[in-house]
Amino acid sequence: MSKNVIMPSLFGADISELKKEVTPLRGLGIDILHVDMMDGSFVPNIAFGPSQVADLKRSLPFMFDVHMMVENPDKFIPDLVKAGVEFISVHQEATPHLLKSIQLIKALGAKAGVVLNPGTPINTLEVVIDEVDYVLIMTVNPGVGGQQLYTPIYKKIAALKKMIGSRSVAIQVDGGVNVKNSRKCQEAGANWFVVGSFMFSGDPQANLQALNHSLK
Ligand SMILES: O=C(CO)[C@@H](O)[C@H](O)COP(=O)(O)O
Repeated sequence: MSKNVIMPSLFGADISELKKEVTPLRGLGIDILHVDMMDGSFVPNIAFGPSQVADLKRSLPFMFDVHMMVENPDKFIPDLVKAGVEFISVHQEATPHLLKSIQLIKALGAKAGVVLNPGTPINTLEVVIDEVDYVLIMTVNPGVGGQQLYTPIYKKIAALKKMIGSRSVAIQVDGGVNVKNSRKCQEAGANWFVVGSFMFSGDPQANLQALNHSLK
């Protein structure tokens, strides 16, 4: 899983223009869209419940990566898989039975990720690292788009890379990722890049091109 993958985050797009903003990216190497589920409790915002995800999945020709910023995510996981979602990540901080949730995602046939908030140390992953397909390192506090990436996070990404070693586990970053810091994230060890406000401010196609150039 060493290939660079850029995933536009729908939370950063203009929902009323979604199809128009997002569909052209399909021809430019974007295969996966990042979709945020927010419950207004674990995070301060509310976004994209399972039925909206299902509607979006029907109308947008991409794979979906759903980032579940919700407490007790298990009750929504079967609906997401039924909607055709290919990648699902749950927060270590919001998931009381983390191993069980990972096993549920995988048993239903999706790829499983664990998400860590910026303030959560990576040693909480030691027990489950052999079970996951990817780890999402939040580079901002979750729930709000348009924030600045927290630069001390590079060290944490590098430490995770070391922990992963030769395992086939991707490192995803999300929050404030843009053309100025994507290379630093990559040098630290990230290979999946979620991009919200940078991608959708101005011309998404030009922004994508700039991001691709910034990565090795
Ligand atoms: O998970 C989140 C926010 O918590 C996101 O996926 C945002 O959509 C990222 O947006 P930017 O930080 O890139 O604006």
